[in-house]
Amino acid sequence: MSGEGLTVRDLRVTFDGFKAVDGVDLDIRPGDLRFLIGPNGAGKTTLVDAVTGLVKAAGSVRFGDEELLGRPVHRIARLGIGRTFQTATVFEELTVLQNLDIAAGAGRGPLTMLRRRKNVPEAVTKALETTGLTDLRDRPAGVLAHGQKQWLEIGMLLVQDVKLLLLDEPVAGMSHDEREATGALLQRVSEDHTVVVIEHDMDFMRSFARSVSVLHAGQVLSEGTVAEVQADTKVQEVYLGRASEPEPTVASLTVPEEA
Ligand SMILES: Nc1ncnc2c1ncn2[C@@H]1O[C@H](COP(=O)(O)OP(=O)(O)OP(=O)(O)O)[C@@H](O)[C@H]1O
Repeated sequence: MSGEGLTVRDLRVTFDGFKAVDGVDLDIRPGDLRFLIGPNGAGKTTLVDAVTGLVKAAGSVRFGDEELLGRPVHRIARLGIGRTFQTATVFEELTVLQNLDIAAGAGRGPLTMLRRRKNVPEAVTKALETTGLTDLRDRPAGVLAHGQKQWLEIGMLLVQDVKLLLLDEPVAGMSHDEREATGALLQRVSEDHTVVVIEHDMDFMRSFARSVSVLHAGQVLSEGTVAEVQADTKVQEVYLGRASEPEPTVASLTVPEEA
């Protein structure tokens, strides 16, 4: 895929003297499906907050030719950078279609958007198809299953024509089937978008990551393919604290309990 990649150089975020992100470099090429993993407190969410303008940071974050650091949140969003949070933020009283419509905006007034629509914009139809929510378009978002709400939120980014999606633990709390469906969705989305996923679920990461960055104590500990980071003794030490023992199997790489 052509388009903009994300280039992070010497990114630093400090909270009262504590270095939450401490000199991170990342090169995420267009069309990547990059997983950011690492133990609790590694700095993953803070890194995404810095990219999206939610926290002050030093260093450089470039999206294509544009420097993001120092820009307000809405200007960064306008460049085509969208994110989700750990808890889905959809309008529960409104239907799936209305949620997508509002996200798409398209200069319509609130009353027009709340009325049942005859002509659904192409971007909304496409987002319904991509997310598998076409049959649920007239249901209130509040009755959707947990996984479906996350997919709706991804759909709401797609209709805004984002180029880079930053997703914070998109499969947290999902069933096995929902996780599989989400992985397939992310693979579809990454065919023409760049996708960065913060994740704790190692099985999910192994199944769907195209590339992985492991963060630890605010720094990049390891980077590469799933196989490369799993074979990295530094990663094994951080996750298991016993790199000197017999090599752990791929399946035994698990993350510490959530705080
Ligand atoms: N607003 C803040 N003020 C002070 N410290 C913060 C703030 N936000 C995050 N931190 C600290 O920065 C460190 C990194 O936090 P962050 O949430 O980025 O980690 P994470 O890798 O996303 O962890 P998790 O996987 O648990 O979500 C933690 O020690 C956290 O307590």
